[in-house]
Amino acid sequence: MNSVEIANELKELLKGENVKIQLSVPELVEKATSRNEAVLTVDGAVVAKTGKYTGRSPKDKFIVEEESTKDKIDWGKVNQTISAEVFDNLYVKVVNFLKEKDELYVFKGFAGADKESQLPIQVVNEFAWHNLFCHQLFIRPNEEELASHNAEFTIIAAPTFKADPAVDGTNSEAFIIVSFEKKVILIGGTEYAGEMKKSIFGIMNYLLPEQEILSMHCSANVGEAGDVALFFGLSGTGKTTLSADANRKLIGDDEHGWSDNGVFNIEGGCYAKTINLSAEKEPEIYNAIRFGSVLENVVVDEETRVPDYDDGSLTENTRAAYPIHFIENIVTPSVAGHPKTIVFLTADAFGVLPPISKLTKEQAMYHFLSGFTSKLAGTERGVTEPEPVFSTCFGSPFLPLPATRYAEMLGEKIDEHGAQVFLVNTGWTGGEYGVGNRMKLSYTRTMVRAAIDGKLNDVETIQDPVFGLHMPTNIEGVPSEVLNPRDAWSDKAAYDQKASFLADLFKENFKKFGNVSDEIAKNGAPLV
Ligand SMILES: Nc1ncnc2c1ncn2[C@@H]1O[C@H](COP(=O)(O)OP(=O)(O)OP(=O)(O)O)[C@@H](O)[C@H]1O
Ligand SMILES: O=C([O-])CC(=O)C(=O)O
Ligand SMILES: [Mn+2]
Repeated sequence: MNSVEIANELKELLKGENVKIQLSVPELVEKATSRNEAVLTVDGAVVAKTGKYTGRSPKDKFIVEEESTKDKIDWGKVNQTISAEVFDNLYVKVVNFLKEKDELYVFKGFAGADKESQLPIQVVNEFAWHNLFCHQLFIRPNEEELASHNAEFTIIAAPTFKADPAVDGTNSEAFIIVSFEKKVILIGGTEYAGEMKKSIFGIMNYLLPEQEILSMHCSANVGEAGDVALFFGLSGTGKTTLSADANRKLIGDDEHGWSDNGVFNIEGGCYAKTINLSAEKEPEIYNAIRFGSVLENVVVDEETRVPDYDDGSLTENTRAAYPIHFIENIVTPSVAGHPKTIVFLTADAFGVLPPISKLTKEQAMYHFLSGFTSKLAGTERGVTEPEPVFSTCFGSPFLPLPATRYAEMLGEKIDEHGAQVFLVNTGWTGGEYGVGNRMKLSYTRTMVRAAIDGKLNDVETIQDPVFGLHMPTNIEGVPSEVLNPRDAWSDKAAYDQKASFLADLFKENFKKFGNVSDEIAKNGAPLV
């Protein structure tokens, strides 16, 4: 099928009497609950269970091999290829499947808060609660924008359609397939809502660099003085948590672009982890969970409908989705100037990286390309305890282009705007996972605030002998034995051994970037 035929099929589908376009939040809440897709919590949020798939499913993600994009995409385990034939067959099946549903829900909106590069998108949902999720997570149009809306990309999400890998050519019953030429993202077999938001991020990671705009897996906020901070990090490292700060305006919690105008949010909402959420530690997020918010796999008391955020029995990856204006302190629209401070977040389950260190230019590039963290349980299928991972640019699952493309752009922008980069370990301290503890959130917040406020610009640092990282010796409000990870371990020999083990992992991993500049490879790498 060619693009016109694909578009015509979609037009036919959207003409159906079963199609409900741009329902309001209350309408979608009513639909979701009356159709038994979800229940209400005592706070008025809806909570849905997603069954078998409670996290993203990277092995089921594909990009259609097409003439216009095939030489640009970094094919491999992340960007798995699939043929146009497989896509077309599944597309027809899914469209026919959806035609038979008594109701379908369509959301029209945008990706990208900067009008110059904004992408009009639409989502066709089988589930009302999925449509509510998209309504809250993507950028909502005003009346005028809606009237002239012309979607350039369409997500079709049919969670109860199960593929048969033997017949359909997928990896499993679930599939997330992008066709850049047909401008369709086809999702089936999984109910996890995060796939929808992250597949739009995936295409923006292709489309923005084509316009010389850097796309980033990071959160962002801005102070009263206009000082912008970015927080890069893989899933669960603290982007959402640390960017929600009563003293600073939130720009966004997960996906941003950086153009010559400054930074902008790609989304219109946030997607917070809720495991062990408390009003004391994370008040902004806790208070954002109310009527209009969507909870996934959070256990609620059957009668009282009080959520139990400590209950991880359905998954550790429990989530809350809410529109950005549910956070009190935000910038509207979600755009700001050029970053002054950039934080790389890592949740090191070995407990050997310093809780905060200042990076040289080469170290910044080295750590950006390395993208080290420990994957925490839940966000991806099959991960049940922390697992070291190198995810280039802190977001490799979402990057269709070679990592060096994004890294070069970041390097240029850091130079041009003179941003200072810090590496922050939000993971373990005093021993590895199982022995030590997760870094106290209040300490991390204090360290990050000190960095953003410029208090670490001229502070005394010592260089750690293994990774070569420059660690401040003193930060007000943080015990100094916490600042040097070796001091926090009672067994120094065990620390030394783990640190050199991790340094070796870094060096081994970096070999894959054979062609990056000697300077980065030499001056950014661990010392031993
Ligand atoms: N020291 C710490 N710093 C940051 N977060 C911490 C810390 N200790 C515990 N946490 C917890 O770690 C989790 C961080 O999750 P968060 O939602 O911020 O991840 P994220 O980086 O936004 O991930 P994703 O890209 O998957 O949305 C939260 O549940 C937070 O409470
Ligand atoms: O995509 C998800 O499911 C959640 C998320 O933000 C990430 O994993 O980076
Ligand atoms: Mn994310």
